[in-house]
Amino acid sequence: MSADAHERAVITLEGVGQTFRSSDGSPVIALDGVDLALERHEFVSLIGPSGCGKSTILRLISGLLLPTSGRLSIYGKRVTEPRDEIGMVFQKATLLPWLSVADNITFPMKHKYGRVTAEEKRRAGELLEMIGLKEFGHKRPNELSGGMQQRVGIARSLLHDPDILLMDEPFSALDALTRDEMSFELLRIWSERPKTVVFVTHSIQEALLLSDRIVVMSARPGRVAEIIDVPLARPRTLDTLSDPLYNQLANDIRRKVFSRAPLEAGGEGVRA
Ligand SMILES: Nc1ncnc2c1ncn2[C@@H]1O[C@H](COP(=O)(O)OP(=O)(O)OP(=O)(O)O)[C@@H](O)[C@H]1O
Repeated sequence: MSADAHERAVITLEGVGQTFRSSDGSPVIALDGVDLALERHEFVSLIGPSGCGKSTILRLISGLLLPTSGRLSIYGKRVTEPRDEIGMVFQKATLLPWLSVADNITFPMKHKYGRVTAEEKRRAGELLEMIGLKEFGHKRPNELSGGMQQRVGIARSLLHDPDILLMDEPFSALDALTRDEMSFELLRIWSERPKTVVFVTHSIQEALLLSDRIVVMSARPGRVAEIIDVPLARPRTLDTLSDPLYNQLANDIRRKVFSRAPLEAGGEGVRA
């Protein structure tokens, strides 16, 4: 990234390292010297072998974890504590079964401030409509399919229209068809409400379909091995999936990932 682009960056990691202590007290170097700069409203995927520190990067950006070395800044300001204005979506929506779908969307506000404002309720209704679940606001989570629940999780993360959205394998628990559908849904939401998205996935295809850039990480200690620009035109549609360029890029990335992380060295966990 040029010096210019570095200045425009929303999220900047400079020489970021993260060392944990394992239960026997030995150090676990999860990340080592990670440099990364993400521009405003860019969609970036992190891909790499299991345990290379992808989730750790998300936790660092959210401020839930502070780096043991290096510097992480958002809008030029060093991150020193958890940030409210970041949306997070996980592999499982973890909805509260006793609350209605609408109340699940507003729950973080209820939990934090003890009340939900009329404006937040209105926003929740709007989000339900946006994710195609307008009629489901009064239902309980167990009345929804896995894909629908995951949509609710996304809506919950968008309640305060965060400028940054961190997504940790949000579709990995879904079947292949629902997964594709959710990817298109996410692209639609992202185009309607642009945000800087950092998306962790094990799927090269998913990363290609969604991203502007793909960050390929190396096996532990996690480092940025390569950053790949995705030259596929937007909007991305079903046609993108049959575009020869899409398949060629998938093959190129697969080769890169597996040449860096052959299976015996921890390359498991990255899927075509
Ligand atoms: N709290 C912790 N204490 C000790 N080690 C940890 C802790 N959190 C993460 N680690 C270790 O740091 C490394 C990176 O973990 P992380 O979850 O970020 O990897 P990942 O790339 O997201 O993995 P996966 O693709 O399997 O989800 C792993 O070796 C993990 O065991």
